Amino acid sequence: MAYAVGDTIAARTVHLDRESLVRYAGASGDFNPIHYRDDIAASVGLPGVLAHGMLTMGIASSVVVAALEPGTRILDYGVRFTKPVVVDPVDGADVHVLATVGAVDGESARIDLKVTFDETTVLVKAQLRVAV
Ligand SMILES: CC(=O)OP(=O)(O)O
Repeated sequence: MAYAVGDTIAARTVHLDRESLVRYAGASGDFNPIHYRDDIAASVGLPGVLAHGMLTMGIASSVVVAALEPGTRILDYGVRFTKPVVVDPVDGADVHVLATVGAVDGESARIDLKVTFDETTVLVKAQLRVAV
């Protein structure tokens, strides 16, 4: 796969609902109730039930991986969490992921991820590096 700076690798919206969070809790073992109980989330001052940070991070990388050639080696992946994804009990939450090529050298390409929810960036410095 050829990478050129500025190319869009993937753009996708992933919908989360409370079932997504319960399933992720089971898969990850993170049963912190702020991820599925509104009363507990409110009692600790949160604006609502939050998606697990690692779920958001995983969603973002999975959007990129799905667009890469099979067998592409991922060299590293990192993000900084800035805002939570609040999952409404009725409407859920839409997480938008836009992945573009940020830099290319002889050995790797850096893919920059813009990850937003409710028009707010939820991950910054979200970068995934792949072998070229
Ligand atoms: C947002 C949040 O609290 O995520 P985690 O429990 O994964 O740290």
